[in-house]
Amino acid sequence: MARVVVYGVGAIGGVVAAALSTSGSDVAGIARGAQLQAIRDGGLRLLSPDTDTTAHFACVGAPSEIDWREDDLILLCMKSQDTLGALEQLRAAGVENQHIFCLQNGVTNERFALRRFPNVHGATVMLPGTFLKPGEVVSHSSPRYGMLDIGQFPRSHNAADETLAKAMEAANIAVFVQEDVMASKYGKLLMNLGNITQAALGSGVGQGELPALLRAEGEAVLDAAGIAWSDVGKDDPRRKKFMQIKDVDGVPRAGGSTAQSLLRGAASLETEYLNGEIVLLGRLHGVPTPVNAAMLRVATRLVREAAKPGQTTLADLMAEITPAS
Ligand SMILES: NC(=O)C1=CN([C@@H]2O[C@H](COP(=O)(O)OP(=O)(O)OC[C@H]3O[C@@H](n4cnc5c(N)ncnc54)[C@H](OP(=O)(O)O)[C@@H]3O)[C@@H](O)[C@H]2O)C=CC1
Ligand SMILES: CC(C)(CO)C(=O)C(=O)O
Repeated sequence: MARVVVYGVGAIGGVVAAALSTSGSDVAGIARGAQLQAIRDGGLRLLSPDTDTTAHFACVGAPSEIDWREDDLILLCMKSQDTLGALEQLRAAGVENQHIFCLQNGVTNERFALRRFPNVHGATVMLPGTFLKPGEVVSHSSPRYGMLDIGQFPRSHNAADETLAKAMEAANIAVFVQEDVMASKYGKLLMNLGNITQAALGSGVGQGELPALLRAEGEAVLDAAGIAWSDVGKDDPRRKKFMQIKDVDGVPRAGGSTAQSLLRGAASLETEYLNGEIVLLGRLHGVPTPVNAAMLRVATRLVREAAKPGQTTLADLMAEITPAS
């Protein structure tokens, strides 16, 4: 069985690494900071509505510390703004033909990777992961930890997808190998346009007409660009079977991945690759995107002011929207 190298052991990478490791896969993690230290000291605790387990797997601080094998499967699990740096480190460490899977939101990571490596796969991540405390990750999903659509980039699928799917299935993560994984990832992108508004306003706070405005711009640019997308949202029947959101004792869901970045005081947000993708496509195809452009400015401000979720009001967000995009 191929080794799985999880690059970026945060919410998603952490749940995946711990689940794979406890189900018997050979796993190596690449982490940094307090998370690396905590995993080395005591393993990684994985909590879910149904489980509480601690996984012990090899974890290093950089790709150069790994003795690479030809059949390693590499999972990119960092935020999109960290992908380029990570790819450079992989290249410097001698990675060449290994299969690289982008378990990331947004649609840019695959292109970044394919510029440098020949075997790239997309993965749509439907997994409510939380990472707020070094040494501990949480999935609020039951009965599976989450679901993935995977496939080769730009399309098709091959034996590497099947190998990863088998390992993930054994690790209680549902996997669907797709012919056109990017259609699923564009559908997920439309959902992620609300990451920044939730991060600003706080989880569970009313967002008025903002979600509909953001999504309408998103759908309009995808339409103008001729990009196909499939709906992986709340009505996706797979969610009911595999991914019901439930409570985890003592760990409230802290909001989505962008909100968690703010809570952890991160120096950057992924917004440029989410709402920013829509703004870019709008500019390329002549579709105004003033609402998504406004949320990009909001993201910059939240980082500059080290704001926490809930410190911004809906009126603040609406005031940011100007007719020009
Ligand atoms: N969390 C969720 O529920 C979901 C997230 N996603 C997507 O999954 C992807 C990962 O998100 P998420 O897991 O939340 O992100 P996190 O920020 O929780 O985890 C990413 C981890 O990667 C680390 N990292 C980044 N660059 C490097 C590097 N060069 N070397 C070592 N470690 C590195 C980060 O360290 P540091 O903290 O120091 O930056 C962090 O620990 C994103 O694209 C996100 O949008 C998709 C669906 C749901
Ligand atoms: C859809 C959502 C918000 C689910 O967690 C997500 O993809 C994220 O957190 O980035």
